[in-house]
Amino acid sequence: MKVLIVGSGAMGSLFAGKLKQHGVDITLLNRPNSHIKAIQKTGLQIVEQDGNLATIDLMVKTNAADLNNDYDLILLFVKAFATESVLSNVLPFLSRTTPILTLQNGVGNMEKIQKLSPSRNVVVGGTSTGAGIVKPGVVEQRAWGSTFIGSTVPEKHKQLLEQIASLFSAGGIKTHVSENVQSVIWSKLIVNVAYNGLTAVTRLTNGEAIRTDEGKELVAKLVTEAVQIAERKGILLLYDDPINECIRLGIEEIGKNTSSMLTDVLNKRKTEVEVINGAIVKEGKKHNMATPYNEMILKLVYMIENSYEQRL
Ligand SMILES: NC(=O)C1=CN([C@@H]2O[C@H](COP(=O)(O)OP(=O)(O)OC[C@H]3O[C@@H](n4cnc5c(N)ncnc54)[C@H](OP(=O)(O)O)[C@@H]3O)[C@@H](O)[C@H]2O)C=CC1
Ligand SMILES: CC(C)(CO)C(=O)C(=O)O
Repeated sequence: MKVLIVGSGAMGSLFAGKLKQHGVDITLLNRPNSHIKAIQKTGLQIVEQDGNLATIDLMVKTNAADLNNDYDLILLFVKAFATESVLSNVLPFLSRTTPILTLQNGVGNMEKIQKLSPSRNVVVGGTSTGAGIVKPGVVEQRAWGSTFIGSTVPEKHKQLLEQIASLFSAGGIKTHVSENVQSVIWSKLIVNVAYNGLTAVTRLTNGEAIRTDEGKELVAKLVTEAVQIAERKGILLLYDDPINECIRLGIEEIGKNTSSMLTDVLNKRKTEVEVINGAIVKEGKKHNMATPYNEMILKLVYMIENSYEQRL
């Protein structure tokens, strides 16, 4: 399978490196930056769970016009707010039949892609594998949770979904196919609702955020609001006890991670809070349900995003 990864930050690089190590033909695409330059010069380095470093040579492009037109899959790993601008530059250079897989966090990713390219096959996933860029060219895997993928037309995409799941699983990214795409999206959303905003505000790793009773209590409140909305929308989650599942993940699988939202805050960047905690607040308003904890996190993260230069 030939895979083009659009967005070569922490996650794009990690997936590229792991898949390439298992023989997948990978091309990375990103606008030029110091991380990309370092990968082009000396290869990508992945810091493994045991601290060992693996170096992987990768094909990296910074201009969509230089891409080949024969990819079997496009994997999208830009931030949710960048989807439209990035894809509208890239898609004109690619075949209209190449499917896209988004593993971006938040809600609305599938809809944005479908709007830009209505005839294309789009599949969606949520991953609790996580990573951070340590320095240009070096990515550290810091979360080892599962990846779930699905489609609005699961029968039509059965073969594609199974092919992706077996390719990723062989590359060390445990991936499962779900029949219900909304379950996939909301089950992952709830994990992000639990950790991303809370850690962006407190500047703690996921594991540290739930070390205290106060942290666990806030996770429970944030998750409860999201679960009530999922129930109102008739969305079945992939786990029976969402609060315990989020705490379990924080202890066993994603505790070491600096959440992607905290990373954005540390880098003084725009965050995805609007499509994570903001999605709960928006849905709450629609269904006349109060979401005070998510609303508080949303406003705090907006305050942080809008005052990077004023911080003491
Ligand atoms: N990090 C994690 O642990 C996890 C992240 N995710 C999700 O995966 C997705 C990617 O996250 P992650 O890899 O951490 O993010 P990064 O910020 O590390 O990577 C995003 C990449 O997109 C590039 N990019 C290209 N064009 C644009 C543009 N117009 N605006 C913004 N970025 C652009 C960025 O380039 P440049 O740096 O030059 O801006 C960067 O290389 C997100 O949706 C995130 O929520 C999901 C699970 C875990
Ligand atoms: C890995 C996980 C679930 C939590 O860190 C995540 O999705 C993120 O950081 O955005």
